[in-house]
Order: sequence, then structure tokens, then C-alpha cells
Amino acid sequence: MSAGDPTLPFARRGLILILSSPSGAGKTTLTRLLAQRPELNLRLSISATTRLRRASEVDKVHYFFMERDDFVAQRDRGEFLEWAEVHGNLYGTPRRPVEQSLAAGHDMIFDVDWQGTLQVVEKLPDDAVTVFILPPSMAELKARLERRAEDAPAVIAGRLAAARDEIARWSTYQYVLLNRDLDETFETLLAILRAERQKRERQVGLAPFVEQLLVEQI
Ligand SMILES: Nc1ncnc2c1ncn2[C@@H]1O[C@H](COP(=O)(O)OP(=O)(O)OP(=O)(O)O)[C@@H](O)[C@H]1O
Ligand SMILES: Nc1nc2c(ncn2[C@@H]2O[C@H](COP(=O)(O)O)[C@@H](O)[C@H]2O)c(=O)[nH]1
Repeated sequence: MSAGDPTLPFARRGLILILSSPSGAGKTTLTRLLAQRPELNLRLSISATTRLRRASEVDKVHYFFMERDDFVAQRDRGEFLEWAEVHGNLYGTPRRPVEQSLAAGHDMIFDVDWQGTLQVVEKLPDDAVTVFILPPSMAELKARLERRAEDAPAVIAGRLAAARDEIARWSTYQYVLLNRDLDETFETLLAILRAERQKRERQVGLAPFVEQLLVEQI
């Protein structure tokens, strides 16, 4: 059984596709597009956060919305694979679903900031595939946050003020995508996922399959 293609006759270890960007560059949109493709067989990691829920968001679907005390208690019990303070709120990736998904050979998508990415790469260096999404310009980044119209003007201003520091982290990522045309960026992301799935080291069942292939009588 394989994570990406259940029809393949050999096993593959699951990977974690990590998307990071400054706020508004498009990673949530791309993440959701990936999750909407059942044939990709991807599991979306649902983060916990202390941020207020946006009007378009559903608790336990887009985030586990939590009080700060509860978040800190869970964090101190070691229940997050990674966590960070971002834009004044706490965010964390619940550990258990990740361990279960990887053990079952499923691929996951993470939408986490650069601090979380560093922690995941340190803990799971062989499984993490890191992608940084750049906006075409700072003006377009601002326009996207304003068009999204989900955050108060002061929140948008704070996120724009943080954007330069976040963009400065681009060079620590394996892949960097310039998100101009959404369809093009999505196609590139799909190409990265497909190529990463083919990495020899991930295809743990490949050696016995090849051995069998070599002794097969024609
Ligand atoms: N290539 C694109 N061209 C135009 N608009 C886009 C593009 N990609 C995303 N958007 C729009 O930009 C807005 C911000 O996108 P999105 O919410 O995905 O950003 P984000 O990086 O996840 O931000 P945050 O970190 O705040 O969650 C959305 O309204 C989305 O529809
Ligand atoms: N380190 C983590 N960062 C996370 C996680 N979930 C989301 N994020 C990042 O927070 C900001 C803001 O997100 P928003 O939904 O409030 O706009 C963004 O950079 C996300 O990538 C997480 O679990 N860990």
C-alpha cells in the first residue's frame, strides 16, 4: 500500500508538506485546494490556536479554537509537535494525529509559520518538505489582506508590519514559490508533491519490489 497511490504494490513513508508565508500570501487558499483533491489522499493538520475565530471559520474544522490557559496546559503536557506565538496569538500542531497519519503512511499538509517549520524540521527531518510562498509585491499582499476582509484594520496593519521579518526567512525553505497566478502556483505545488513522493528514500517497499521484478520469469 502506498500513501499517494493506493494501487501501487509497495509501501511509502508519509511526508509532511509544510507551507509558510507572510499573512495574506495565499497559503491557506493553496492548502484548501490541495485538501479538496481526494485523489491526492492528503491529511490536513488542524492546528490549535488562541486567536479569535473569523466569521468564515468553523471550530474543529479550520482550527481548534482555545482559551490561552488551555493551550498552555496542553503545550506543557507535550501535546503539540510544535508551537509558536504568531501575531500575538499562540498556535500549535496537535502531535497525536500527525504520529497516527505518518505511521499509517499518509501524507500531511501543515500551514505553520517559520518558527513551527524549524521545530518540525528538527524533529522529523526526513519527513518534512518545506515550501515558502512569496507575494508578488508588498502592495499586492496588502490588497489581498484587505480583499479577504476577515481581519480588523489594526490586525491587518500588524500582519503587514510583521511581513518583512517573515519574508526574510525564505532562504531556509527547500522550495520558494511566487504566488502570482493561483492556478499556476497550485500546479507547481502539485508538481513538488508528486516529485517528493517519488523520492527513493520514501519508497520503503521499493527494494523488495525490485528484487521480485528482477527474478520474474518473462
Ligand atoms: N494568486 C492569488 N491571486 C489573487 N488573490 C489570491 C491569490 N492567492 C490567494 N489570494 C487571496 O488572497 C487572500 C489571502 O489568502 P490566504 O487567506 O490564503 O492567505 P494566507 O497566506 O493563508 O494568510 P494568513 O497567514 O493570514 O492565514 C484570500 O482572499 C485569497 O483568496
Ligand atoms: N507555528 C505554527 N504556526 C501556525 C499554526 N497554525 C497557523 N500558523 C501560522 O499562524 C499565522 C497566522 O495564521 P492565521 O490563520 O491566524 O491567519 C500564519 O503564519 C500561519 O501559518 C501552527 O499550528 N503552528
